[in-house]
Amino acid sequence: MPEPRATFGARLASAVEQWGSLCVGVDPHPSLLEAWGLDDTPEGLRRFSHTVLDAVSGRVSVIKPQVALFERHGSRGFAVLEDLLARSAANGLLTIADAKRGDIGSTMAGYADAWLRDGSALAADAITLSPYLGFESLRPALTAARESGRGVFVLALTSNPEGASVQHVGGENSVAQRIVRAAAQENLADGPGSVGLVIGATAGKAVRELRLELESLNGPILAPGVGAQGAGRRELDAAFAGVSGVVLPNSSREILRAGPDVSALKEAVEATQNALRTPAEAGSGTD
Ligand SMILES: O=c1ccn([C@@H]2O[C@H](COP(=O)(O)O)[C@@H](O)[C@H]2O)c(=O)[nH]1
Repeated sequence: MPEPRATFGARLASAVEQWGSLCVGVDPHPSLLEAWGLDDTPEGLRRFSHTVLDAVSGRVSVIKPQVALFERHGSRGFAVLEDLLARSAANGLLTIADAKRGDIGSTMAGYADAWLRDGSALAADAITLSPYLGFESLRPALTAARESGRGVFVLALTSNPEGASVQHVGGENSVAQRIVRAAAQENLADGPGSVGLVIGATAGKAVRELRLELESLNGPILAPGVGAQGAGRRELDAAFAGVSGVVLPNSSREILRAGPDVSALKEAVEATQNALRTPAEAGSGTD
C-alpha cells in the first residue's frame, strides 16, 4: 500500500519554509500571449506554460494557473492545463487551480472528482471554491480534499471592488466573517489546516472594518492582488498583521509581463520576493 499523502496544509508549510510564500499566477491572457510573440492558440498556451515553469521551478513553492484562461480554448486548453499540472508536480511545485467552483452539493461532487481526486488528469494540490451557494454546499470538495491530502481556498473577501456588495453585508457578522468562521471550524484538528481562504491583498481596510477573525483560521490564506492590482508589502502587512499561518501573496500579470525571456522572468520573481520580504526575513536571508 502506498503511504498516504501528507495533508496539503503540512505540505504547503514545508514548501513555504524552503521556497518562500510567493505564489506565481499562470495567467495566459491573450494580451500577454501577443506580447510574448505567441499565438492565442493551445500551442501558444503550451509554450507560455512551459516558459513559466522553467522560470519558477526551484524558485517558488506554489503556482496558481488561472483555469478560465485555459478553458477559453476548450478541450485543447484543458489538455494544456493537465500537462502543466503534471509537469509542476514532477518539478516539485505545488499547484492551486484557480477555478472558483461552487454548486449544489450533488453536482459539487463532480467538481470535487475533477480537481481533487487521485487519478483525475485535472487533479491539483488545491482548488479555489466559491461559497455563494452556502459554505455547506462545498462539502463534497471538503471531503475529497481531506481524503486525498489536498486543499481548498474558499473565497471570503475578494480583491475586486464589486465583492463588497455581497461579502461585506452584515457588519461584524458579515458574510465574509461567516466564511472565515466556517473555514476555521474545518481546521480544528491538530497541525496546519488544509481549508484556506482567498482574501485579496488589497482588502486590508475591509479586514479591519469587518474585524475578520483570521487569527483563528489555522489554515492558509491566498492573497491575490500583488503587483498589477496595486498591493505590495505595506498592503499585505495591513491586511494580515496578527495572522500566524501561511499567507500566499499572488502576483500574475506583473511578473508575467517580464517574459518571454526566462532570465527576465526569474529576475521578476526574485524582485517580487525581495519586495515582499518582511524585515525579519530579509535579515535571515531564508525566503
Ligand atoms: O479575489 C481574487 C481572487 C482571485 N484572483 C485571481 O488572481 C489572479 C490575479 O492576477 P493579477 O494579474 O496579479 O492581477 C487572477 O488569476 C485573478 O483571477 C484575484 O485577482 N482576486
